[in-house]
Amino acid sequence: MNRSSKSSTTSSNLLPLPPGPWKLPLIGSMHHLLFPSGSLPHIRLRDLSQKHGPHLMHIQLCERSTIVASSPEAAREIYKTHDLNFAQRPPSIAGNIVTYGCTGIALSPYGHYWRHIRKLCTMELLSTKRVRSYHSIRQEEVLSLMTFVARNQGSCINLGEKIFHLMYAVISRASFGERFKEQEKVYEVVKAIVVEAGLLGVTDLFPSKKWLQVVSGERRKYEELHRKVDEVLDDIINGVALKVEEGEAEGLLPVLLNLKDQDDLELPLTMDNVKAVILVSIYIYIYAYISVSDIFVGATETSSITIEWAMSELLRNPGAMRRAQEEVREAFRSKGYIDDETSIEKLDYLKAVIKETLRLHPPLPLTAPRVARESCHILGFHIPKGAQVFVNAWAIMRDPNHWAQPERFYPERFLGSGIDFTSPHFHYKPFGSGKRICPGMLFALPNLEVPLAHLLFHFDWELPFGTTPQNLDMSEAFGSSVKKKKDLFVIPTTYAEVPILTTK
Ligand code: HEM
Repeated sequence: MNRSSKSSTTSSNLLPLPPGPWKLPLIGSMHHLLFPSGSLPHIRLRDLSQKHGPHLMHIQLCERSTIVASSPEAAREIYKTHDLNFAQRPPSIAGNIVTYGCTGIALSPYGHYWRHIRKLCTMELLSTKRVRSYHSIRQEEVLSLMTFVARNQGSCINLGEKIFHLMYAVISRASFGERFKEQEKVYEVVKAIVVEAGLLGVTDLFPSKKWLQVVSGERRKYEELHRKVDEVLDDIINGVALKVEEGEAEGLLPVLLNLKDQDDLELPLTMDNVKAVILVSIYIYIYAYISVSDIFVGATETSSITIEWAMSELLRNPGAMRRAQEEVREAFRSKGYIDDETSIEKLDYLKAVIKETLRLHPPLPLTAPRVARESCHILGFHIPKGAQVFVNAWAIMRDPNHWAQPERFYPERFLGSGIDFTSPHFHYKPFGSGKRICPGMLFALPNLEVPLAHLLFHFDWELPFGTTPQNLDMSEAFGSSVKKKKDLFVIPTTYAEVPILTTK
């Protein structure tokens, strides 16, 4: 047994590795993550870091040398000082097989191709201009949800599930130009990705043992999953291709299909590239799907989960609920309804509620892993080439050295603070930072703000019988994302009539 809780110096470098927990042969420090069982990885890593390396910790996960950054100082080094060196994602067998050789944005290696598709998606789906252009889609879908809620006032409804359907519609229409009819097929494949590819495979923990891919059955499992994903994407593409020919399609996919046929592109796109890129949209379903299922490749959570957490926190904190409702009701009282996203953007308290929700419940608590492309030195430690790096955003955003009463839901802390998602405050980075910062941020924010504003404007909310603000279950489900373990059930009462939907 190698009891190396102190920093160890590598032979090739004078600086030591960051300190970390003791190791066993073969599995390294993996057992520290597995026990006590049921402990969530971001919480376990925070506890281990507090003991071994409050800024940087080295933890050997089987063959994978892993660095965990748990302070704003360490996050700054990774996201800013050494951004280029950490602009890479670690390889994963599931990602490689399921996502067409890692040719989507999230898993694609840093380089020319990644820059190209990221720029393309940013321009065609995720830019401010594009996001604004989805206003009418969002308005229609949000009103449709409000109509459902109004019809069910006085009854207990599963809010998270309803918001998931809303997100599905908005994202599907923005990406494919229409709501993909066979929702069930998408759900099925998303569920398969989430469940089958969600866990870190044994093969990923022992990358040098290629034979494990076959012996463990993981290769076959992922190939089967890839086949299913490919079928669904073919169905979606065939449906949209017809509209593209007729010149009446809008959205990211039609743009990509048009680009695919152009020979003069700097970087020609193949059909597999198009599919890998469009999988981004499927990932968004995954973000949304998490409420009812499990995780995908250490990713994430969704707009719908964030709204569910926000509503849960507001219900537990009646003062904050009142203030948020008063603000939105005051802003739209004269009209009697909300039709203007620009005015929503001016609701400071609502924005603070969302920031505070993402502080306490970041969808990706460990953010998405990075890899050191070259060895480097950080805060007096040696970071070896190839080490995977996690920034424990969850731990940093609850660090009492940087936040007063960190466990308290207190949106007021953001008012006038100047702390924003992209401001240079490395103790608040729910969307990551640097070259690989979440490109979906501009898209995600109105998808959070607009439904939340409507829910607060039109309805008063109560918890079902037997549930009180004090005993509302806020526990998190197991996985590398922070999702609510139990769905939020609520009883709405209409405060302001929902306008009748005129278009559909
Ligand atoms: C509340 C909503 C969301 C949160 C909190 C969130 C958070 C994150 C975080 C922390 C990362 C890793 C960033 C890093 O490594 O520094 C990430 C990456 C990413 N996110 Fe999001 N995300 C959200 C919604 C979305 C949406 C709606 C999209 C839709 C396109 C999206 C697409 C992506 C992609 C493609 C990446 C990988 C980027 C790359 O590797 O270049 N995200 N997200």
